[in-house]
Amino acid sequence: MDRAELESFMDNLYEIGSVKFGEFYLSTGLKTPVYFDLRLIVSHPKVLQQAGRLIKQIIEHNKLNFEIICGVPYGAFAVATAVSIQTDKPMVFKRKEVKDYGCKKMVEGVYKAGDSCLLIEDVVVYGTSIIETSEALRLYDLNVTDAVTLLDRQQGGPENVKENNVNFFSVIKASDLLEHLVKRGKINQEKMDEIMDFLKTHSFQASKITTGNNEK
Ligand SMILES: O=c1ccn([C@@H]2O[C@H](COP(=O)(O)O)[C@@H](O)[C@H]2O)c(=O)[nH]1
Repeated sequence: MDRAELESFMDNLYEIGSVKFGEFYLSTGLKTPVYFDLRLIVSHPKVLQQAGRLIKQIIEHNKLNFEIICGVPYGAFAVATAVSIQTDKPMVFKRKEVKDYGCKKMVEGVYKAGDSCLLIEDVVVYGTSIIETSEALRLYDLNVTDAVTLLDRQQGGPENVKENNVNFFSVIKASDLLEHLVKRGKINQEKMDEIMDFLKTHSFQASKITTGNNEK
């Protein structure tokens, strides 16, 4: 990966306020001293383009083969769109629930049974959202083999995702970003150690994450 682009991306994440220290709660109820709010990228087109370029580099470096792209709903839709534009590959999007009016579709966009689909995520904790989305897309006959996330919090996500038959790739890990912030003098080493210790202590690896996502 282009090191200069990667470092500039990490600088930008800090500058736009995507790295938050304090007390936050995850969807699981876990209280965390750090929150990576990569949704803010949507308000910064240059950073969004950069995210698209970095994911394209992961795709090319790992020779990932896919026909369509799908963002994990809903936070990763903008990043998935940036990747679609960068790679000139079509995109679909998956709803969280089907509407009872209009076309009543769960997966919007054009695809055919057997198409291989690359999943895009913004931040991964345990990988549950990637697993849920891949299971749902498989019910619609899409072949989900790979997922790329911008940031891996190193709490067991990669292992959980791989257990569910999806190869996992990340642009950066939490440790890359925190290390970069120490280098830039934005946080001190103790802060980084304290957060990495928290993430390690609160990691979770399941042989199989159960989502209950087995019906169309
Ligand atoms: O720092 C964080 C932590 C979580 N998120 C959001 O949570 C899910 C990922 O959690 P999984 O356990 O991997 O499903 C994803 O939607 C993230 O957007 C976050 O943004 N920042």
